[in-house]
Amino acid sequence: MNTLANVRAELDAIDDALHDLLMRRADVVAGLAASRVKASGPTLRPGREARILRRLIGRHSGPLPAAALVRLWREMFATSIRQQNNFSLAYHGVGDAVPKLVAEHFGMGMPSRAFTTPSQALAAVGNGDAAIAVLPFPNEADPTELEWWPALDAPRLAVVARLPFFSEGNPGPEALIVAHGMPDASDDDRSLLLVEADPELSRGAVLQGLAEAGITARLLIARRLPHVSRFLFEADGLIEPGDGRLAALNFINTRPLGAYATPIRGISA
Ligand SMILES: O=C(O)C(=O)C[C@]1(C(=O)O)C=C[C@@H](O)C=C1
Repeated sequence: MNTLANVRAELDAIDDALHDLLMRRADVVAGLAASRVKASGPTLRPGREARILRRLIGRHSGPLPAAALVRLWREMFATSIRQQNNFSLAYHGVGDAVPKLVAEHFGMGMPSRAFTTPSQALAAVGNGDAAIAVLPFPNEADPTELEWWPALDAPRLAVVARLPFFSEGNPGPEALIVAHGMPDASDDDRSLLLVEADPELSRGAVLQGLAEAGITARLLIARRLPHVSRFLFEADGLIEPGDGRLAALNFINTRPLGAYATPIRGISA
């Protein structure tokens, strides 16, 4: 009979099974940390996390909302990152959008420190005080002193992830994670490219130059500086520093700034 006691007994059995699996997962992560197989690379692997979440969302069904599935796995990723070393993050943001994204992405327990400027947060990563910096997604309306992306020198400091990775509707304010080294490919990635070009060159001509080199890109920001036009593009695919396609370009300066797994948007499950 389907009494409350029976249903609760079934839930208890499921909780025990889930708990066993969570403990087993943590054991595997502990083995990963101890075996030093990741000794040479960063702890945070957003490309791997994206592959896991895309795979799980692809097989998902039933009444559990996809957003809840992602939240549960986010908590597990954050926990296994903290299991592997003394991970901490620096962030900058005006208002509460960035701290909210940090809490959603890394859970409540991640050591994090707020900085009043993006360059201070980047300096914390540069000098090893923090593993990553979380900074607002570049916006055309940003004042020059808060424009942080031209200072990136990938792969030393590179964009590695875009937050939120998953959103059902309009994601609202977004953020980028900056870390040491380019991210792992996730099979569906986008890159950020900084282009400085002769101010005589139109945006269309710059886009055409990129297209002729085999780079499909969308313009995010255009800035007119005294002697150059500076553009920020989002390009399809993973473009690393040294990518052969960049050699074909003859702008004043073209620099990949990092990449991120293409976020999941507008799913309803
Ligand atoms: O695969 C790894 O490199 C891990 O550290 C494991 C793991 C996970 O818990 O699945 C944790 C953190 C990384 O960002 C990606 C994945």
